[in-house]
Amino acid sequence: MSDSAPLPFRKMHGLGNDFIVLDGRTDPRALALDPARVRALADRRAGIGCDQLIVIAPPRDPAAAALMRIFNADGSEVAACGNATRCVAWLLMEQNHAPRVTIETAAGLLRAEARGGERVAVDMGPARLGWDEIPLARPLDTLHLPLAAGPLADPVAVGMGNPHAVFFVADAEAIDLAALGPGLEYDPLFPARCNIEVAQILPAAAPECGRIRMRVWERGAGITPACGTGACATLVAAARRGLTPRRAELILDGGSLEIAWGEDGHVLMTGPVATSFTGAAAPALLSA
Ligand SMILES: N[C@H](CCC[C@H](N)C(=O)O)C(=O)O
Repeated sequence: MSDSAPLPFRKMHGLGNDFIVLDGRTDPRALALDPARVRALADRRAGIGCDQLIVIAPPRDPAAAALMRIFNADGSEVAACGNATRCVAWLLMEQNHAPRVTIETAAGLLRAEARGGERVAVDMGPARLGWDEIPLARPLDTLHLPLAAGPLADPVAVGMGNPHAVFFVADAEAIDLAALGPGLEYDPLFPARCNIEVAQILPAAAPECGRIRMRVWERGAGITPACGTGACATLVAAARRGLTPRRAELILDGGSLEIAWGEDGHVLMTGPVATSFTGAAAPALLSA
């Protein structure tokens, strides 16, 4: 692919959490994006616009169909993105005419299965509960962090390959995430910054399945309509606190995800995927 050719992309989303998906297996330019170029492509005015930019690359692990690299809109590369994992899994299963696929990420191998009707289930791997796995800046009880901001206090820290702090509140809609998110994301307690969730326990749908309303301030992206790893972290936090069973419907701004925390410690996430459009980025965007 010549450097002067437009860069093909697919725009996808999971419950409105949107992604530019590039395929580095067909266009090596996608394998060489630096933070400035990611920011230029992610820019919703001068670029294409997205919460995260996803690059599909040849796998390093022979057990995987592809390697998925994840970049936040601020250009930071991170190890996990639940909504994008469903989208990339759907794409690979379509391309391979297969009902399941394994995707390699910096957080490990993730196994996905088609659930019909453009829904995908992903084993997001084990919830990380140790302070150093989140990571936190010092040894702490991850079930009760000594952290507060405005009406928020006493979060639970959970790692899903990326860091999450989950605050339980009486009314999730009443929390001013735009005001509180940045300070919490950059709190010194989080050496790698943190994704911030506010969660409200709702009346359960059934004794074995809870319902949680969750909103999110994402590390490197701000408020997004949904966060798959955040939904996983929130369910684990609620179950650890005894607020819900180990399975729940997570109700996000953009819609619902089904999350279950298995006895093996792995978290299973099931939800929709969608393609908005395909296009080609002007070469100028690659030389931002
Ligand atoms: N902002 C996250 C990455 C994207 C996570 C989210 N979009 C998801 O669906 O899990 C982080 O910096 O760890």
